Amino acid sequence: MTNDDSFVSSGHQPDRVYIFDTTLRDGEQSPGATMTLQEKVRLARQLELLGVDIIEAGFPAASPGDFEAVRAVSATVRNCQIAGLCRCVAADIDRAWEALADAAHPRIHVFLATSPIHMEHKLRKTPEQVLEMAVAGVRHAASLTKNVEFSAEDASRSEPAFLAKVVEAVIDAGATTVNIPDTVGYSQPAEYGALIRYLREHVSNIAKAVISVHCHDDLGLAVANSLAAVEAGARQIECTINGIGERAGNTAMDEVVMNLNVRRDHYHCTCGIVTEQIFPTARTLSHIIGMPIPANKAIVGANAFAHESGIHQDGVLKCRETYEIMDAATIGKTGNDMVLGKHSGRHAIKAKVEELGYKLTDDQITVVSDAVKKLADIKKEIFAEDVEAIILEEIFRMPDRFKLKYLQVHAGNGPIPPNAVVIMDVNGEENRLHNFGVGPIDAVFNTIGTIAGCKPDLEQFAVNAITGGTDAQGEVTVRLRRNSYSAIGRGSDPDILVAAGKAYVNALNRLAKKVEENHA
Ligand SMILES: CC(=O)SCCNC(=O)CCNC(=O)[C@H](O)C(C)(C)COP(=O)(O)OP(=O)(O)OC[C@H]1O[C@@H](n2cnc3c(N)ncnc32)[C@H](O)[C@@H]1OP(=O)(O)O
Ligand SMILES: CC(C)C(=O)C(=O)O
Repeated sequence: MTNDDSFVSSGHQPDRVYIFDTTLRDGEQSPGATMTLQEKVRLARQLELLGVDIIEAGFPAASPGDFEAVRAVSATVRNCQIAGLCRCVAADIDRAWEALADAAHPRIHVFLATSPIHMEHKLRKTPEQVLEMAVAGVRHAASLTKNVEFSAEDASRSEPAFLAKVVEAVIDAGATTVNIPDTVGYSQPAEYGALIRYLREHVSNIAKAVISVHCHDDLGLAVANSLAAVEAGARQIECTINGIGERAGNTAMDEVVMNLNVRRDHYHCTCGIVTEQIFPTARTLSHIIGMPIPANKAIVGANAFAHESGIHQDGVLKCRETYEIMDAATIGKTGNDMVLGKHSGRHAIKAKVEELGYKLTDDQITVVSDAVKKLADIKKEIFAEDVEAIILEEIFRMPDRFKLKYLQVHAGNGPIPPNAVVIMDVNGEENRLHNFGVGPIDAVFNTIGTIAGCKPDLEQFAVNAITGGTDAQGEVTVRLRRNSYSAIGRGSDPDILVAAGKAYVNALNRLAKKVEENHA
Protein backbone atom coordinates (compact mmCIF):
# COMPACT_ATOMS: atom_id res chain seq x y z
CA MET A 1 0.00 0.00 0.00
CA THR A 2 1.56 3.30 -1.05
CA ASN A 3 -0.98 5.86 -0.11
CA ASP A 4 -1.03 9.08 1.78
CA ASP A 5 -3.57 8.95 4.57
CA SER A 6 -3.45 12.64 5.36
CA PHE A 7 -5.87 13.39 2.54
CA VAL A 8 -8.38 10.74 3.53
CA SER A 9 -11.67 11.80 5.05
CA SER A 10 -11.08 11.08 8.70
CA GLY A 11 -9.47 14.48 9.30
CA HIS A 12 -11.93 16.67 7.38
CA GLN A 13 -13.37 19.69 9.10
CA PRO A 14 -17.16 19.92 9.10
CA ASP A 15 -17.27 23.34 7.45
CA ARG A 16 -14.72 22.59 4.71
CA VAL A 17 -16.06 21.81 1.25
CA TYR A 18 -13.67 19.84 -0.95
CA ILE A 19 -13.50 20.88 -4.56
CA PHE A 20 -13.15 17.92 -6.92
CA ASP A 21 -12.36 19.09 -10.42
CA THR A 22 -13.36 16.74 -13.22
CA THR A 23 -12.62 19.01 -16.20
CA LEU A 24 -10.07 16.50 -17.48
CA ARG A 25 -12.53 13.59 -17.26
CA ASP A 26 -16.22 14.54 -17.38
CA GLY A 27 -15.30 17.93 -18.88
CA GLU A 28 -13.48 16.18 -21.68
CA GLN A 29 -16.67 14.19 -22.38
CA SER A 30 -18.10 17.51 -23.61
CA PRO A 31 -18.41 17.39 -27.42
CA GLY A 32 -15.40 19.14 -28.98
CA ALA A 33 -13.47 19.50 -25.71
CA THR A 34 -10.81 16.87 -26.19
CA MET A 35 -7.34 17.87 -25.07
CA THR A 36 -3.89 16.58 -25.90
CA LEU A 37 -1.65 15.17 -23.18
CA GLN A 38 0.42 18.36 -22.99
CA GLU A 39 -2.73 20.45 -22.72
CA LYS A 40 -4.05 18.26 -19.91
CA VAL A 41 -0.80 18.65 -17.99
CA ARG A 42 -0.88 22.40 -18.54
CA LEU A 43 -4.45 22.64 -17.29
CA ALA A 44 -3.64 20.36 -14.32
CA ARG A 45 -0.81 22.73 -13.31
CA GLN A 46 -3.27 25.61 -13.46
CA LEU A 47 -5.79 23.62 -11.37
CA GLU A 48 -3.06 23.11 -8.79
CA LEU A 49 -2.47 26.88 -8.67
CA LEU A 50 -6.22 27.35 -8.37
CA GLY A 51 -6.13 25.16 -5.25
CA VAL A 52 -8.60 22.42 -6.13
CA ASP A 53 -8.43 19.52 -3.68
CA ILE A 54 -8.83 16.70 -6.18
CA ILE A 55 -8.14 16.53 -9.90
CA GLU A 56 -9.90 13.72 -11.73
CA ALA A 57 -7.36 13.26 -14.50
CA GLY A 58 -9.17 10.68 -16.63
CA PHE A 59 -10.51 7.17 -17.04
CA PRO A 60 -7.31 5.14 -17.48
CA ALA A 61 -8.95 1.97 -18.83
CA ALA A 62 -10.78 3.91 -21.54
CA SER A 63 -7.80 4.38 -23.89
CA PRO A 64 -4.00 4.50 -23.98
CA GLY A 65 -4.30 8.29 -24.32
CA ASP A 66 -6.36 8.56 -21.12
CA PHE A 67 -3.96 6.24 -19.30
CA GLU A 68 -0.94 8.32 -20.30
CA ALA A 69 -2.69 11.56 -19.36
CA VAL A 70 -3.47 10.28 -15.85
CA ARG A 71 0.11 9.10 -15.55
CA ALA A 72 1.54 12.44 -16.70
CA VAL A 73 -0.72 14.49 -14.43
CA SER A 74 0.14 12.17 -11.52
CA ALA A 75 3.82 12.73 -12.11
CA THR A 76 3.45 16.52 -12.39
CA VAL A 77 1.02 17.68 -9.72
CA ARG A 78 2.17 17.42 -6.08
CA ASN A 79 -0.38 19.38 -4.07
CA CYS A 80 -3.69 17.87 -5.14
CA GLN A 81 -5.11 14.40 -4.93
CA ILE A 82 -5.26 12.76 -8.35
CA ALA A 83 -8.24 10.55 -9.12
CA GLY A 84 -8.65 7.96 -11.85
CA LEU A 85 -12.16 6.80 -12.74
CA CYS A 86 -12.98 3.12 -13.25
CA ARG A 87 -15.92 0.80 -13.57
CA CYS A 88 -16.50 -1.83 -10.88
CA VAL A 89 -14.27 -4.12 -12.87
CA ALA A 90 -10.99 -5.41 -11.42
CA ALA A 91 -9.07 -4.78 -14.66
CA ASP A 92 -10.24 -1.13 -14.77
CA ILE A 93 -9.24 -0.62 -11.12
CA ASP A 94 -5.79 -2.19 -11.64
CA ARG A 95 -5.26 -0.04 -14.73
CA ALA A 96 -6.23 3.11 -12.79
CA TRP A 97 -3.87 2.20 -9.96
CA GLU A 98 -1.05 1.66 -12.47
CA ALA A 99 -1.70 5.10 -14.00
CA LEU A 100 -1.70 6.70 -10.54
CA ALA A 101 1.62 5.11 -9.53
CA ASP A 102 3.51 8.43 -9.41
CA ALA A 103 0.75 10.47 -7.77
CA ALA A 104 1.64 12.05 -4.43
CA HIS A 105 -1.96 11.55 -3.26
CA PRO A 106 -3.77 9.00 -5.44
CA ARG A 107 -7.48 8.28 -5.31
CA ILE A 108 -9.32 5.42 -6.99
CA HIS A 109 -12.81 6.41 -8.06
CA VAL A 110 -15.13 3.48 -8.83
CA PHE A 111 -18.66 3.90 -10.07
CA LEU A 112 -21.71 1.73 -10.65
CA ALA A 113 -25.27 2.67 -11.49
CA THR A 114 -27.96 2.05 -8.87
CA SER A 115 -31.15 3.28 -10.59
CA PRO A 116 -33.72 0.75 -11.80
CA ILE A 117 -33.46 1.97 -15.40
CA HIS A 118 -29.66 1.67 -15.51
CA MET A 119 -29.53 -1.63 -13.64
CA GLU A 120 -32.17 -3.26 -15.81
CA HIS A 121 -31.39 -1.88 -19.25
CA LYS A 122 -27.72 -0.90 -19.24
CA LEU A 123 -26.04 -3.22 -16.75
CA ARG A 124 -28.63 -6.00 -17.11
CA LYS A 125 -28.09 -6.90 -13.47
CA THR A 126 -30.39 -7.41 -10.53
CA PRO A 127 -30.10 -5.04 -7.53
CA GLU A 128 -28.48 -7.89 -5.56
CA GLN A 129 -25.83 -8.35 -8.25
CA VAL A 130 -25.19 -4.59 -8.35
CA LEU A 131 -24.75 -4.49 -4.58
CA GLU A 132 -22.29 -7.37 -4.82
CA MET A 133 -20.34 -5.76 -7.68
CA ALA A 134 -20.14 -2.42 -5.86
CA VAL A 135 -18.77 -4.03 -2.71
CA ALA A 136 -16.31 -6.19 -4.65
CA GLY A 137 -15.09 -3.18 -6.66
CA VAL A 138 -14.59 -1.00 -3.58
CA ARG A 139 -12.95 -3.84 -1.68
CA HIS A 140 -10.50 -4.38 -4.51
CA ALA A 141 -9.72 -0.65 -4.71
CA ALA A 142 -9.34 -0.50 -0.92
CA SER A 143 -6.76 -3.27 -1.07
CA LEU A 144 -4.62 -0.84 -3.10
CA THR A 145 -5.28 2.49 -1.36
CA LYS A 146 -7.20 3.95 1.57
CA ASN A 147 -8.39 6.78 -0.62
CA VAL A 148 -11.38 5.28 -2.41
CA GLU A 149 -14.41 7.08 -3.81
CA PHE A 150 -17.56 5.27 -4.82
CA SER A 151 -20.13 6.88 -7.12
CA ALA A 152 -23.67 5.54 -7.32
CA GLU A 153 -24.31 6.57 -10.92
CA ASP A 154 -27.83 7.94 -11.51
CA ALA A 155 -28.28 8.12 -7.71
CA SER A 156 -30.99 10.76 -7.97
CA ARG A 157 -33.25 8.34 -9.90
CA SER A 158 -32.43 5.44 -7.60
CA GLU A 159 -34.76 3.97 -5.03
CA PRO A 160 -33.60 5.77 -1.82
CA ALA A 161 -33.71 2.67 0.40
CA PHE A 162 -31.63 0.66 -2.10
CA LEU A 163 -29.23 3.58 -2.53
CA ALA A 164 -28.79 3.78 1.25
CA LYS A 165 -28.07 0.04 1.38
CA VAL A 166 -25.39 0.35 -1.31
CA VAL A 167 -23.82 3.41 0.34
CA GLU A 168 -23.67 1.66 3.71
CA ALA A 169 -22.13 -1.45 2.15
CA VAL A 170 -19.45 0.40 0.18
CA ILE A 171 -18.44 2.41 3.25
CA ASP A 172 -18.05 -0.87 5.12
CA ALA A 173 -15.97 -2.14 2.18
CA GLY A 174 -13.60 0.83 2.45
CA ALA A 175 -15.04 3.81 0.53
CA THR A 176 -13.93 7.07 2.15
CA THR A 177 -15.95 9.31 -0.17
CA VAL A 178 -19.45 8.46 -1.38
CA ASN A 179 -20.67 10.37 -4.38
CA ILE A 180 -24.38 10.80 -5.08
CA PRO A 181 -24.55 11.96 -8.70
CA ASP A 182 -27.48 13.59 -10.44
CA THR A 183 -26.15 11.95 -13.60
CA VAL A 184 -28.86 13.11 -15.98
CA GLY A 185 -29.60 16.50 -14.40
CA TYR A 186 -33.09 15.45 -13.38
CA SER A 187 -33.24 16.51 -9.73
CA GLN A 188 -34.71 19.69 -8.31
CA PRO A 189 -32.76 21.44 -5.52
CA ALA A 190 -35.21 20.67 -2.70
CA GLU A 191 -35.45 17.02 -3.78
CA TYR A 192 -31.72 16.63 -4.07
CA GLY A 193 -31.10 18.20 -0.67
CA ALA A 194 -33.74 15.86 0.78
CA LEU A 195 -31.95 12.85 -0.73
CA ILE A 196 -28.67 13.85 0.94
CA ARG A 197 -30.49 14.33 4.27
CA TYR A 198 -32.17 10.94 3.84
CA LEU A 199 -28.80 9.26 3.39
CA ARG A 200 -27.39 11.02 6.44
CA GLU A 201 -30.32 9.74 8.45
CA HIS A 202 -30.52 6.19 7.05
CA VAL A 203 -26.89 5.16 6.53
CA SER A 204 -25.55 4.18 9.95
CA ASN A 205 -21.85 4.55 9.05
CA ILE A 206 -22.19 7.73 6.93
CA ALA A 207 -19.97 9.72 9.30
CA LYS A 208 -16.98 7.62 8.15
CA ALA A 209 -17.16 9.07 4.64
CA VAL A 210 -17.34 12.43 2.93
CA ILE A 211 -20.61 12.88 1.03
CA SER A 212 -19.96 14.15 -2.46
CA VAL A 213 -22.21 15.55 -5.18
CA HIS A 214 -21.84 15.50 -8.93
CA CYS A 215 -24.51 17.35 -10.88
CA HIS A 216 -25.32 17.78 -14.53
CA ASP A 217 -26.91 20.84 -16.05
CA ASP A 218 -29.60 19.34 -18.31
CA LEU A 219 -32.26 21.54 -16.68
CA GLY A 220 -29.84 24.34 -15.77
CA LEU A 221 -29.81 23.33 -12.10
CA ALA A 222 -26.35 21.84 -11.58
CA VAL A 223 -25.08 24.71 -9.42
CA ALA A 224 -28.36 25.08 -7.48
CA ASN A 225 -28.47 21.33 -6.83
CA SER A 226 -24.84 21.24 -5.66
CA LEU A 227 -25.47 24.09 -3.24
CA ALA A 228 -28.67 22.49 -1.95
CA ALA A 229 -26.63 19.36 -1.26
CA VAL A 230 -24.05 21.39 0.67
CA GLU A 231 -26.86 22.85 2.78
CA ALA A 232 -27.94 19.27 3.47
CA GLY A 233 -24.48 18.18 4.57
CA ALA A 234 -22.49 17.24 1.44
CA ARG A 235 -18.86 18.25 1.75
CA GLN A 236 -17.39 17.53 -1.67
CA ILE A 237 -18.54 19.18 -4.88
CA GLU A 238 -17.57 17.69 -8.21
CA CYS A 239 -17.39 20.38 -10.85
CA THR A 240 -15.61 21.59 -13.97
CA ILE A 241 -14.07 24.79 -15.23
CA ASN A 242 -16.65 26.84 -17.16
CA GLY A 243 -19.16 24.05 -16.44
CA ILE A 244 -18.11 21.95 -19.44
CA GLY A 245 -19.06 18.27 -19.40
CA GLU A 246 -21.20 15.52 -20.86
CA ARG A 247 -24.26 16.93 -22.71
CA ALA A 248 -25.25 20.29 -21.14
CA GLY A 249 -22.27 20.12 -18.80
CA ASN A 250 -21.46 19.86 -15.11
CA THR A 251 -21.57 22.19 -12.13
CA ALA A 252 -19.46 25.27 -12.93
CA MET A 253 -16.61 25.52 -10.42
CA ASP A 254 -16.48 29.33 -10.45
CA GLU A 255 -20.19 29.59 -9.65
CA VAL A 256 -20.33 27.17 -6.70
CA VAL A 257 -17.12 28.53 -5.24
CA MET A 258 -18.21 32.17 -5.46
CA ASN A 259 -21.60 31.27 -3.95
CA LEU A 260 -19.81 29.68 -1.01
CA ASN A 261 -17.52 32.70 -0.71
CA VAL A 262 -19.91 35.58 -1.29
CA ARG A 263 -22.65 33.94 0.78
CA ARG A 264 -20.51 32.56 3.60
CA ASP A 265 -23.16 34.03 5.91
CA HIS A 266 -25.60 31.54 4.36
CA TYR A 267 -23.54 28.38 3.83
CA HIS A 268 -21.04 28.72 6.72
CA CYS A 269 -18.55 26.76 4.65
CA THR A 270 -15.08 27.41 3.30
CA CYS A 271 -13.07 25.87 0.50
CA GLY A 272 -9.42 26.00 -0.49
CA ILE A 273 -9.82 27.74 -3.85
CA VAL A 274 -7.51 30.67 -4.58
CA THR A 275 -10.29 32.74 -6.07
CA GLU A 276 -7.87 35.10 -7.87
CA GLN A 277 -7.01 32.14 -10.11
CA ILE A 278 -10.63 31.58 -11.18
CA PHE A 279 -10.61 33.91 -14.18
CA PRO A 280 -7.11 32.91 -15.42
CA THR A 281 -8.15 29.24 -15.21
CA ALA A 282 -11.41 29.85 -17.08
CA ARG A 283 -9.47 31.60 -19.83
CA THR A 284 -6.77 28.93 -19.98
CA LEU A 285 -9.39 26.23 -20.54
CA SER A 286 -11.28 28.33 -23.06
CA HIS A 287 -8.10 28.81 -25.08
CA ILE A 288 -7.09 25.18 -24.87
CA ILE A 289 -10.39 23.79 -26.14
CA GLY A 290 -11.25 26.75 -28.36
CA MET A 291 -14.63 27.18 -26.67
CA PRO A 292 -15.37 30.83 -25.90
CA ILE A 293 -16.86 31.73 -22.51
CA PRO A 294 -20.38 33.11 -23.15
CA ALA A 295 -20.38 36.87 -22.49
CA ASN A 296 -23.35 36.61 -20.14
CA LYS A 297 -21.99 33.70 -18.11
CA ALA A 298 -22.05 34.34 -14.36
CA ILE A 299 -18.71 35.19 -12.70
CA VAL A 300 -16.29 34.78 -15.64
CA GLY A 301 -18.35 36.08 -18.61
CA ALA A 302 -17.17 39.30 -20.25
CA ASN A 303 -20.32 41.11 -19.11
CA ALA A 304 -20.30 39.86 -15.51
CA PHE A 305 -18.77 43.09 -14.22
CA ALA A 306 -19.81 45.44 -17.03
CA HIS A 307 -22.33 48.20 -16.40
CA GLU A 308 -24.18 49.53 -19.41
CA SER A 309 -27.03 51.70 -18.20
CA GLY A 310 -26.61 55.19 -16.80
CA ILE A 311 -28.29 54.65 -13.45
CA HIS A 312 -26.12 51.59 -12.79
CA GLN A 313 -22.95 53.40 -13.90
CA ASP A 314 -23.83 56.34 -11.68
CA GLY A 315 -24.43 54.00 -8.72
CA VAL A 316 -21.18 52.09 -9.23
CA LEU A 317 -19.18 55.30 -9.53
CA LYS A 318 -20.63 56.53 -6.24
CA CYS A 319 -20.34 53.20 -4.45
CA ARG A 320 -19.28 50.00 -6.25
CA GLU A 321 -21.39 47.79 -3.97
CA THR A 322 -24.64 49.38 -5.21
CA TYR A 323 -24.55 47.04 -8.21
CA GLU A 324 -21.66 44.66 -7.56
CA ILE A 325 -21.89 41.86 -5.01
CA MET A 326 -18.25 40.93 -5.51
CA ASP A 327 -15.09 42.67 -6.60
CA ALA A 328 -13.78 41.57 -10.02
CA ALA A 329 -10.30 41.45 -8.48
CA THR A 330 -11.36 38.58 -6.20
CA ILE A 331 -11.73 36.30 -9.24
CA GLY A 332 -8.51 37.58 -10.80
CA LYS A 333 -10.06 40.02 -13.22
CA THR A 334 -8.14 43.23 -12.76
CA GLY A 335 -9.86 45.43 -15.29
CA ASN A 336 -6.56 47.29 -15.40
CA ASP A 337 -5.94 47.78 -19.08
CA MET A 338 -2.35 48.95 -19.08
CA VAL A 339 -1.65 49.52 -22.75
CA LEU A 340 1.62 48.17 -24.05
CA GLY A 341 3.42 49.30 -27.17
CA LYS A 342 6.76 49.34 -28.95
CA HIS A 343 8.27 51.34 -26.08
CA SER A 344 7.26 48.91 -23.36
CA GLY A 345 10.10 47.23 -21.53
CA ARG A 346 10.48 43.68 -20.27
CA HIS A 347 9.20 44.61 -16.78
CA ALA A 348 5.87 45.88 -18.05
CA ILE A 349 5.49 42.89 -20.33
CA LYS A 350 6.43 40.46 -17.53
CA ALA A 351 3.93 42.17 -15.21
CA LYS A 352 1.20 41.83 -17.83
CA VAL A 353 2.07 38.17 -18.41
CA GLU A 354 1.84 37.46 -14.67
CA GLU A 355 -1.36 39.44 -14.33
CA LEU A 356 -2.80 37.15 -17.00
CA GLY A 357 -1.92 34.18 -14.76
CA TYR A 358 1.05 32.80 -16.71
CA LYS A 359 4.38 31.86 -15.11
CA LEU A 360 7.03 32.06 -17.82
CA THR A 361 10.80 31.64 -17.74
CA ASP A 362 13.12 34.57 -18.57
CA ASP A 363 13.76 33.11 -22.02
CA GLN A 364 10.03 32.82 -22.66
CA ILE A 365 9.53 36.45 -21.54
CA THR A 366 12.16 37.44 -24.11
CA VAL A 367 10.24 35.59 -26.82
CA VAL A 368 7.01 37.34 -25.77
CA SER A 369 8.73 40.78 -25.58
CA ASP A 370 10.15 40.35 -29.08
CA ALA A 371 6.74 39.34 -30.43
CA VAL A 372 5.03 42.29 -28.68
CA LYS A 373 7.51 44.71 -30.30
CA LYS A 374 6.98 43.11 -33.69
CA LEU A 375 3.22 43.39 -33.33
CA ALA A 376 3.56 47.00 -32.11
CA ASP A 377 5.08 47.88 -35.48
CA ILE A 378 1.78 47.00 -37.14
CA LYS A 379 -0.69 47.76 -34.37
CA LYS A 380 -0.78 50.97 -32.30
CA GLU A 381 -1.85 49.66 -28.91
CA ILE A 382 -1.23 46.23 -27.45
CA PHE A 383 -3.85 45.05 -24.98
CA ALA A 384 -3.84 42.18 -22.47
CA GLU A 385 -5.71 40.02 -24.98
CA ASP A 386 -3.01 40.62 -27.59
CA VAL A 387 -0.32 39.58 -25.13
CA GLU A 388 -2.26 36.46 -24.29
CA ALA A 389 -2.65 35.59 -27.98
CA ILE A 390 1.12 35.97 -28.34
CA ILE A 391 1.78 33.69 -25.33
CA LEU A 392 -0.49 31.03 -26.77
CA GLU A 393 1.00 31.41 -30.23
CA GLU A 394 4.68 31.60 -29.31
CA ILE A 395 4.99 29.63 -26.07
CA PHE A 396 2.25 27.04 -25.94
CA ARG A 397 2.02 26.05 -29.57
CA MET A 398 2.78 22.34 -29.80
CA PRO A 399 5.97 21.06 -31.43
CA ASP A 400 4.69 20.98 -34.95
CA ARG A 401 4.80 18.38 -37.68
CA PHE A 402 3.38 21.03 -40.02
CA LYS A 403 4.74 24.55 -39.84
CA LEU A 404 3.32 27.45 -41.84
CA LYS A 405 6.17 29.66 -43.04
CA TYR A 406 4.61 31.91 -45.64
CA LEU A 407 1.16 32.62 -46.94
CA GLN A 408 -0.06 34.95 -49.66
CA VAL A 409 -3.67 35.10 -50.75
CA HIS A 410 -5.35 36.71 -53.72
CA ALA A 411 -9.02 37.54 -53.31
CA GLY A 412 -11.52 39.84 -55.03
CA ASN A 413 -14.27 39.64 -57.64
CA GLY A 414 -12.11 39.67 -60.78
CA PRO A 415 -11.88 36.88 -63.38
CA ILE A 416 -9.12 34.99 -61.51
CA PRO A 417 -10.58 32.76 -58.77
CA PRO A 418 -9.32 33.25 -55.22
CA ASN A 419 -5.98 31.50 -54.79
CA ALA A 420 -3.25 31.04 -52.21
CA VAL A 421 0.50 30.50 -52.23
CA VAL A 422 1.74 28.51 -49.25
CA ILE A 423 5.22 27.65 -48.09
CA MET A 424 5.07 25.09 -45.31
CA ASP A 425 7.43 22.68 -43.53
CA VAL A 426 6.31 19.09 -43.20
CA ASN A 427 8.55 17.20 -40.74
CA GLY A 428 11.23 19.84 -41.31
CA GLU A 429 11.09 19.67 -45.11
CA GLU A 430 9.98 22.74 -47.05
CA ASN A 431 7.03 22.45 -49.47
CA ARG A 432 5.59 25.10 -51.79
CA LEU A 433 2.22 25.07 -53.50
CA HIS A 434 -0.24 27.35 -55.25
CA ASN A 435 -3.90 26.38 -55.35
CA PHE A 436 -7.37 27.80 -55.95
CA GLY A 437 -10.56 27.82 -53.89
CA VAL A 438 -14.18 28.95 -53.94
CA GLY A 439 -13.23 31.83 -51.63
CA PRO A 440 -9.93 32.97 -50.11
CA ILE A 441 -10.32 30.84 -46.94
CA ASP A 442 -11.17 27.81 -49.05
CA ALA A 443 -8.05 28.50 -51.16
CA VAL A 444 -5.88 28.70 -48.01
CA PHE A 445 -7.28 25.48 -46.52
CA ASN A 446 -7.12 23.65 -49.88
CA THR A 447 -3.50 24.52 -50.41
CA ILE A 448 -2.44 23.68 -46.84
CA GLY A 449 -4.43 20.41 -46.88
CA THR A 450 -2.86 19.34 -50.17
CA ILE A 451 0.64 19.94 -48.81
CA ALA A 452 -0.19 18.13 -45.56
CA GLY A 453 -1.63 15.20 -47.51
CA CYS A 454 -4.95 15.23 -45.64
CA LYS A 455 -8.15 17.19 -45.89
CA PRO A 456 -10.28 16.55 -42.82
CA ASP A 457 -13.87 17.79 -42.61
CA LEU A 458 -14.17 21.38 -41.45
CA GLU A 459 -16.81 21.28 -38.69
CA GLN A 460 -16.48 24.77 -37.28
CA PHE A 461 -14.95 28.04 -38.37
CA ALA A 462 -15.17 31.13 -36.17
CA VAL A 463 -13.54 34.53 -36.39
CA ASN A 464 -13.23 36.81 -33.43
CA ALA A 465 -11.59 40.23 -33.13
CA ILE A 466 -9.32 40.00 -30.10
CA THR A 467 -9.56 43.71 -29.35
CA GLY A 468 -11.39 46.66 -30.88
CA GLY A 469 -10.37 48.71 -33.94
CA THR A 470 -9.69 47.83 -37.56
CA ASP A 471 -6.07 47.04 -36.70
CA ALA A 472 -7.19 44.46 -34.13
CA GLN A 473 -5.69 41.00 -34.17
CA GLY A 474 -8.11 38.45 -35.55
CA GLU A 475 -8.46 35.15 -33.79
CA VAL A 476 -9.66 32.21 -35.83
CA THR A 477 -10.84 28.91 -34.36
CA VAL A 478 -11.42 25.86 -36.54
CA ARG A 479 -12.59 22.39 -35.67
CA LEU A 480 -11.52 19.56 -37.98
CA ARG A 481 -12.72 15.98 -38.00
CA ARG A 482 -11.16 12.88 -39.44
CA ASN A 483 -13.12 9.66 -38.78
CA SER A 484 -13.67 9.48 -34.99
CA TYR A 485 -11.06 12.13 -34.16
CA SER A 486 -11.67 15.85 -33.96
CA ALA A 487 -9.33 18.68 -33.09
CA ILE A 488 -9.59 22.39 -32.49
CA GLY A 489 -6.99 24.80 -33.82
CA ARG A 490 -6.47 28.45 -33.07
CA GLY A 491 -4.49 31.13 -34.79
CA SER A 492 -4.18 34.86 -34.33
CA ASP A 493 -2.74 37.57 -36.52
CA PRO A 494 -3.66 41.10 -37.58
CA ASP A 495 -4.31 39.55 -41.04
CA ILE A 496 -7.41 37.40 -40.73
CA LEU A 497 -6.39 35.11 -43.63
CA VAL A 498 -3.03 34.43 -42.01
CA ALA A 499 -4.85 33.78 -38.70
CA ALA A 500 -7.07 31.27 -40.55
CA GLY A 501 -4.02 29.56 -42.07
CA LYS A 502 -2.35 29.33 -38.65
CA ALA A 503 -5.53 27.93 -37.08
CA TYR A 504 -5.89 25.30 -39.80
CA VAL A 505 -2.26 24.20 -39.44
CA ASN A 506 -2.62 24.16 -35.63
CA ALA A 507 -5.68 21.90 -35.91
CA LEU A 508 -3.90 19.58 -38.36
CA ASN A 509 -1.01 19.22 -35.91
CA ARG A 510 -3.36 18.47 -33.04
CA LEU A 511 -5.32 15.97 -35.10
CA ALA A 512 -2.10 14.18 -36.07
CA LYS A 513 -0.99 14.17 -32.41
CA LYS A 514 -4.31 12.77 -31.25
CA VAL A 515 -4.28 9.92 -33.78
CA GLU A 516 -0.66 9.20 -32.76
CA GLU A 517 -1.44 9.19 -29.00
CA ASN A 518 -4.40 6.86 -29.41
CA HIS A 519 -2.48 4.40 -31.53
CA ALA A 520 0.64 4.41 -29.34
C1 LIG B 1 -21.70 8.83 -16.16
C2 LIG B 1 -20.36 8.75 -16.75
O1 LIG B 1 -19.85 9.75 -17.15
S1 LIG B 1 -19.57 7.27 -16.78
C3 LIG B 1 -18.05 7.51 -17.59
C4 LIG B 1 -18.22 7.63 -19.07
N1 LIG B 1 -16.94 7.50 -19.70
C5 LIG B 1 -16.66 6.60 -20.60
O2 LIG B 1 -17.51 5.81 -21.03
C6 LIG B 1 -15.23 6.56 -21.05
C7 LIG B 1 -15.08 6.06 -22.47
N2 LIG B 1 -15.54 4.68 -22.56
C8 LIG B 1 -14.85 3.72 -23.19
O3 LIG B 1 -13.78 3.93 -23.72
C9 LIG B 1 -15.47 2.36 -23.22
O4 LIG B 1 -16.86 2.46 -22.98
C10 LIG B 1 -14.82 1.40 -22.19
C11 LIG B 1 -13.36 1.17 -22.56
C12 LIG B 1 -14.89 1.94 -20.77
C13 LIG B 1 -15.55 0.05 -22.20
O5 LIG B 1 -15.60 -0.38 -23.53
P1 LIG B 1 -16.26 -1.79 -23.93
O6 LIG B 1 -15.65 -2.87 -23.13
O7 LIG B 1 -16.16 -1.87 -25.41
O8 LIG B 1 -17.78 -1.72 -23.47
P2 LIG B 1 -18.97 -0.74 -23.92
O9 LIG B 1 -18.58 0.66 -23.72
O10 LIG B 1 -19.48 -1.12 -25.28
O11 LIG B 1 -20.09 -1.18 -22.87
C14 LIG B 1 -19.91 -0.90 -21.52
C15 LIG B 1 -19.91 -2.21 -20.70
O12 LIG B 1 -19.54 -1.86 -19.35
C16 LIG B 1 -20.63 -2.16 -18.47
N3 LIG B 1 -20.61 -1.16 -17.44
C17 LIG B 1 -21.03 0.14 -17.52
N4 LIG B 1 -20.79 0.75 -16.36
C18 LIG B 1 -20.20 -0.14 -15.57
C19 LIG B 1 -19.69 -0.07 -14.27
N5 LIG B 1 -19.74 1.08 -13.60
N6 LIG B 1 -19.14 -1.17 -13.72
C20 LIG B 1 -19.08 -2.33 -14.40
N7 LIG B 1 -19.53 -2.44 -15.66
C21 LIG B 1 -20.09 -1.36 -16.23
C22 LIG B 1 -21.85 -2.12 -19.36
O13 LIG B 1 -22.90 -2.84 -18.77
C23 LIG B 1 -21.29 -2.81 -20.59
O14 LIG B 1 -21.15 -4.16 -20.29
P3 LIG B 1 -21.50 -5.35 -21.34
O15 LIG B 1 -20.43 -5.28 -22.35
O16 LIG B 1 -21.43 -6.59 -20.52
O17 LIG B 1 -22.86 -5.06 -21.88
C1 LIG C 1 -19.12 8.56 -12.89
C2 LIG C 1 -20.06 9.56 -12.32
C3 LIG C 1 -19.44 10.33 -11.21
C4 LIG C 1 -20.56 10.50 -13.36
O1 LIG C 1 -19.82 11.06 -14.12
C5 LIG C 1 -22.00 10.78 -13.37
O2 LIG C 1 -22.75 10.09 -12.70
O3 LIG C 1 -22.40 11.71 -14.10
